[in-house]
Amino acid sequence: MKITNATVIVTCPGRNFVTLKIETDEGLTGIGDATLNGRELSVASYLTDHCIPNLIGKDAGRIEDIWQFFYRGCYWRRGPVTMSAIAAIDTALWDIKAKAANMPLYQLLGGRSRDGVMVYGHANGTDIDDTVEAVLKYKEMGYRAIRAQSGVPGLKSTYGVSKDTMFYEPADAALPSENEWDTVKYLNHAPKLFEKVRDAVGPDIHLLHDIHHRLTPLEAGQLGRSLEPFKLFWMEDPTPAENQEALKLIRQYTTTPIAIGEIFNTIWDCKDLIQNQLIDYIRTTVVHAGGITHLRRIADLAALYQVRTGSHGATDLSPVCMGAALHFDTWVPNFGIQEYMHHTEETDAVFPHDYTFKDGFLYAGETPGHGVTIDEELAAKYPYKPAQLPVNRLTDGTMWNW
Ligand SMILES: O=C(O)[C@@H](O)[C@@H](O)[C@H](O)[C@H](O)CO
Ligand SMILES: [Mg+2]
Repeated sequence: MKITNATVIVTCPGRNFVTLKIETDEGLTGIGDATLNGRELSVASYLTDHCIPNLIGKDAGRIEDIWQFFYRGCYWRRGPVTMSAIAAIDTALWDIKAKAANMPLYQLLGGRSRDGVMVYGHANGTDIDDTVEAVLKYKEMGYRAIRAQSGVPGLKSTYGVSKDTMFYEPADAALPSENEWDTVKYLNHAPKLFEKVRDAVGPDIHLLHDIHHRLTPLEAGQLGRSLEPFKLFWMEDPTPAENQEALKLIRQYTTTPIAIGEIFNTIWDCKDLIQNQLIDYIRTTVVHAGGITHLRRIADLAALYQVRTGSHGATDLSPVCMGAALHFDTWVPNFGIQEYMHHTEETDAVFPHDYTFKDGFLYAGETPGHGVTIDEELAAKYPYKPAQLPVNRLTDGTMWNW
């Protein structure tokens, strides 16, 4: 089965998405998500100008060989743009192969390891009471796992708090909006938030929290220890993970589980954290970590060290990524949890899909492939709209981690 054509579709149904569509001489097509929030056009160009000319004429069934061609062949290996482009190609080819085999993708990966995929939602609020109310709303919706993020008293903005409690889109302006940060205020506030949230939801709901790269290792150790009474499912991105040694310091101070990896894009980024058991969940995703082919390798390495998957699933990862991720999550033996932020109705209309949500679990469909398509006519009605992620400064103006 030869690849006869490949096109990049950029659409903006409320936010920008980049989708690669691959066509074959047997009439089968496949799609893959290539969205990199705030840098969408870089991946679109990488695919159009550097990958697609190399795809035409290749055997669509040679998924591994094509992955190796684009990984080794680009010379400048790794990085979010390269690996998101490779991910889109890989996902589209797995979609085609599953369609050719006339089976849902999870069957091709090795069959079900579970019926449903436990997901967590994003509850957020401007203050503690607001956030508790949002968490209870998610509990009523049937979620078993809920992430809680709230405004910090004294700070006019912070990560994870949106105007709309159901949807969260951080890329809110053509040029970066500025958030502000004060670690002392945050460290005083976070334990009070989780004391109230845990008290409100009871002991059986999994609670998660995203620190979003903002603490030093020692501060992260302090925070983890202060949250231990509230038994979090995980604290996420406690400190920038370029310095992976730093996690050893955090581990000395706290048993609060740690999740890292949504900004990682190859197994090389994850290796030391996994092998030294410095994390409990690896957050790598289909769209940013080289697709299904590479994510399987990361999950298999993690399984050796009892590290479980906890893939990123924010709204800036398209339903195409979510669909492929669900088939992966349905198969992967060391599954932990899947992030799931509802897309808007506008987005869902552009990306019809067969996955369903019920009582805190997502269920991959039985359609051959990953079960997601793109309505190209509708997609064309939403032209690209420049948008970038915010930046973050300490209250004295120092540039900080967003
Ligand atoms: O865990 C998460 O969902 C966050 O870290 C994301 O919302 C992240 O900020 C965005 O995906 C960035 O585009
Ligand atoms: Mg995160």
